[in-house]
Amino acid sequence: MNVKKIYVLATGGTIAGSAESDTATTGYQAGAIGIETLLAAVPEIRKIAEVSGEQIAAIDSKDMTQAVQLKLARRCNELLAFEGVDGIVITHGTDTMEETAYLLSLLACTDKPIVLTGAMRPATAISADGPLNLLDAVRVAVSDEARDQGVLVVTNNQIDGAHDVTKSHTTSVQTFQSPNGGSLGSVDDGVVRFTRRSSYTHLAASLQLSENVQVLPDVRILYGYAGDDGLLVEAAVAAGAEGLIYAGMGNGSLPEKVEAKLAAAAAKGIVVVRSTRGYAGNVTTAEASYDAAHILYSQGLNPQKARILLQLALLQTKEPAAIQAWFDKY
Ligand SMILES: NC(=O)C[C@H](N)C(=O)O
Repeated sequence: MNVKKIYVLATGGTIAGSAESDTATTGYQAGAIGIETLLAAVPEIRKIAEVSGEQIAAIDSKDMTQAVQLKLARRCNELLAFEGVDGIVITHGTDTMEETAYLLSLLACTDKPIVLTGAMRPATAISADGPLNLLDAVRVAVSDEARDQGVLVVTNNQIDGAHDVTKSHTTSVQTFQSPNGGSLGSVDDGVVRFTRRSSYTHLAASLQLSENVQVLPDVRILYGYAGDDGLLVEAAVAAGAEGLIYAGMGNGSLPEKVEAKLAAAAAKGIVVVRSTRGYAGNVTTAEASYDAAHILYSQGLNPQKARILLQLALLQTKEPAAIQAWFDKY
């Protein structure tokens, strides 16, 4: 059997975190440990794959930027175009892992596995979760079943798809969940099992980002609350936002005053999408007045992912119906 070749791209995060004491699970420096050290801590990886490591960034993922995410997307496509590269594992902080995973899932031009992993406890902790997560991520990346599943997130023996996965807990190692449909599978004592296939598609090759796109359109997220009067809608419009995601109540419901301000923004050509501050479920068409104002709905995307999809859509079109079709599809 040929040993598969996996590239590990490191970006930092708690998986590469270093704390003063081995009992500390907060107050550590994320991204302090390099990829070669992380790989050396898990010699079993070299038994299942031929692995090369590359450091893309060394940051706490709360500071992840779209510049780094676009660099990652381009590097993944570059590497996976080689026949000799069978898959990619990306080490990443958990805070924004879902955003990077989703952006990559839209931009990756491959059916080879791209697997993100991270950790909730720093590498120096007594019970660090990073080493097993990294090993499991490589196990998934070499698995034939992982092909054509989009971008995956592997942590705590669980496999999740980029479209649905979200960080649900502030500190627990069991933080990643897929509230709409559940996880895709598990890694049980080293055995990779997919119980469901991801049904989501990445963008067609024709929609790939051209090399000269370095900055994505300005899309802001506004978070709804009882009594919201829409002040921040006006602030975002005045600041030049090209798109707005409103994290509404329940099925993306908009408080009256907010609706009026969002409708005014949409009338000016700013693309407005309702998402939800709720944890699970699709945001669907709801009130006729939303449709009349061309306020769109995010389907199963949470606000942070809806923002990414709208940014990519805005590179192609500003037409609300065309953009709604993106949300219906991706
Ligand atoms: N557990 C973690 O990885 C959290 C860290 N702040 C990060 O996202 O980089």
